[in-house]
Amino acid sequence: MKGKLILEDGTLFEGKLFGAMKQVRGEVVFNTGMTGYQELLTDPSYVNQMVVLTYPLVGNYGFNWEDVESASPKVNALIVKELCRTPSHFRSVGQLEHYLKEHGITGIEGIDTRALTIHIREKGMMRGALVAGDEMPDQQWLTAPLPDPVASVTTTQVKTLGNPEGTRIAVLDFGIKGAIVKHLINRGMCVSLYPAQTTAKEMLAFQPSGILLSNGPGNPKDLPAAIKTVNDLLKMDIPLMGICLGHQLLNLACGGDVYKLPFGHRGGNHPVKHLETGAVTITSQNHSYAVKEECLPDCLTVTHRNLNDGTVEGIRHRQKPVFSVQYHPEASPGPADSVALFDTFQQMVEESLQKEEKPCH
Ligand SMILES: NC(=O)CC[C@H](N)C(=O)O
Repeated sequence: MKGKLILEDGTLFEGKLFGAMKQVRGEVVFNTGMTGYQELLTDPSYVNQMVVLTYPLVGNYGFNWEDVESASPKVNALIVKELCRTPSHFRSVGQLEHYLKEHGITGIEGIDTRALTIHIREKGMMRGALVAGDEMPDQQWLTAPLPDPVASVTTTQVKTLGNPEGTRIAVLDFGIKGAIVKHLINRGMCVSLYPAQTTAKEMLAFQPSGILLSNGPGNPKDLPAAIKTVNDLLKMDIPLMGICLGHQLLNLACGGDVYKLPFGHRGGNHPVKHLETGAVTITSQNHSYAVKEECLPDCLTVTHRNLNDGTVEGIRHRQKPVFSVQYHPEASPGPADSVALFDTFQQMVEESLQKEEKPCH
């Protein structure tokens, strides 16, 4: 069915709808990864967003049940140049189009994704809508506030996974990617996921040895309860790691500020420099917001920087075993150059446990 993408500024791209074929709206963002569409579609950080893939052929390796970051696609829509309907891969169980349709997700193909990406790069991220045939979206509907994104992806109840005898890690879950949980569990940890609204007191009842602040969708400033929880948790000197939204929340909880980037970072090839060692890693990224360096609180220091635009990619606390990164050490999709950050976290947790056991030294 003929359809079009209409941007908030009136720009129009014609194509063909696929999937659920319903009118949808969202923030239009682009991702430059060459593979990994399943991980992107199911990454809860994409709630409320319509994702443009700059790689021109999408769907060529079909769909499988292993490469997903959550149980269902979370994007509001998928925008591609060419959709492949003849997938070929030994793990494929079906077509991408059918998977999206089953889950009520609309897509559009035949879009000049290069022109669209250049437009977003020049004008900044903006709202868009997919409509069928000659329909036109209502401008008010297009720009009206989108639903609270974290509420739809945070766990609704406390969930404990992994080794029950393992080191206890309490995760403040804003829509955690499955790969992050896997990295913790593979290190023998006992992982408890807490709803985004949980207080520090409730989390501390679990007697965690470490805390992880997860990735998640939306603006971190819209989560005042979580900022308060992180602030309270920091008083306990428990080792803490933050990833993406978790990184932004750590910075806000310490009194810092964040701002919205013009078109965000989404892809699998963002070079990041570790300032303390000079090492450069190629990272997987997916974010709109970034830490405002000029407002960095005194208790924090910048550890990582993006070599494309100089933005802050990592921070650590000057006195406490607390650090966070803006990028995705779990990759999924993308290069695994930074997985060792999970080992750093594990080491911090173990060292702090040893200190507890020998209070006199
Ligand atoms: N992947 C994430 O955690 C994204 C964080 C936040 N929603 C942003 O867009 O910046």
